[in-house]
Amino acid sequence: MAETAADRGDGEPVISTQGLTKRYRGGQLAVDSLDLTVPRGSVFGFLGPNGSGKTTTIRMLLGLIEPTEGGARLLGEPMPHGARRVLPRVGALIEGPALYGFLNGRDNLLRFDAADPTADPRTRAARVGRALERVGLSAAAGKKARAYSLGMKQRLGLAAALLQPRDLLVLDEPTNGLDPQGMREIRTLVRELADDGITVFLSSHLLDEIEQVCSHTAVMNRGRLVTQGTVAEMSAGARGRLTVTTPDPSDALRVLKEHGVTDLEADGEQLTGDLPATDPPDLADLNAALVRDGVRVRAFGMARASLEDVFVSLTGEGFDVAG
Ligand SMILES: Nc1ncnc2c1ncn2[C@@H]1O[C@H](COP(=O)(O)OP(=O)(O)OP(=O)(O)O)[C@@H](O)[C@H]1O
Repeated sequence: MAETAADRGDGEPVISTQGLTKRYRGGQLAVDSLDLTVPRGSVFGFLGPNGSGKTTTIRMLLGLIEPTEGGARLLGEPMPHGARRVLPRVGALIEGPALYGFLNGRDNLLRFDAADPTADPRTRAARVGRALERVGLSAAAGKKARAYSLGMKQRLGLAAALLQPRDLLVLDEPTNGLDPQGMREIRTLVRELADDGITVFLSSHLLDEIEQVCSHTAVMNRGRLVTQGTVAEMSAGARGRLTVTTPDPSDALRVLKEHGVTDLEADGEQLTGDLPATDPPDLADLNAALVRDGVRVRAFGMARASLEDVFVSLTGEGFDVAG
């Protein structure tokens, strides 16, 4: 894979926050002393269960609400004071696009473009055409927006965010409510935009989405940052679990326990457990011990650690998306 600016850690971060805090009027501490660093060129996944403070953070980043304490810089400018200078370089999609259902896709974009005082009307049609092309909606541009699938509506919203050249895209839960096909389309699009050199900051409560799409991630829980870094480092940092599939789970449990495997869990024919951190048994010996004791083994190996494992090991809590 080609080395990106994010890998090299070039230049000033695209987003940085210092002690960013938001306490709502009712007293709810939604974001608590957040220090976030989003490197240029990254696809940065802002991950957390519902209610963990992601939307509140995004609102502060974009200058839509004021922090109670601390600060944020966007593309090197302090927010909200630098909003007028910096926001033209930022495309954002928050809580779904505001579309007119009775207008077709192209006319919706023409309206968005006309609402931008810096957009030259003479080049409007070309700009809209390029944006439709970018999100794969050229063929559906003449269809009324109300006839679009949710995924198409979301892509039209992205096209609106991409009418002007952007350095940063901020997407709040961009695949929320989409069917698997719609999710795939948005994820592919996000990767393509990153390949074009746009830094993408997206929030999600879906662990596998972050693992599939993002180079970097920050994990939130109850308003606090749990961890941040590259997705690869994070998964490598957490140890995987031993996984054994067998029609003899109770015998297997006994043998694994005798060999120091801890936190054993049985789900039908599948057992999982942690190898001891110090002096772990050789996997080949462990497998041989199972077979020696008459355990029939269908599958045996280490499952790669997921971001969920990282979250659970750092917080001691399950990743409960229902919040
Ligand atoms: N305007 C508000 N006034 C008071 N409390 C709020 C307000 N907005 C959010 N909260 C509370 O702040 C906390 C964080 O909410 P936030 O919406 O930022 O989380 P989130 O991670 O984006 O979750 P979700 O994905 O469900 O939107 C929640 O407990 C929420 O109830």
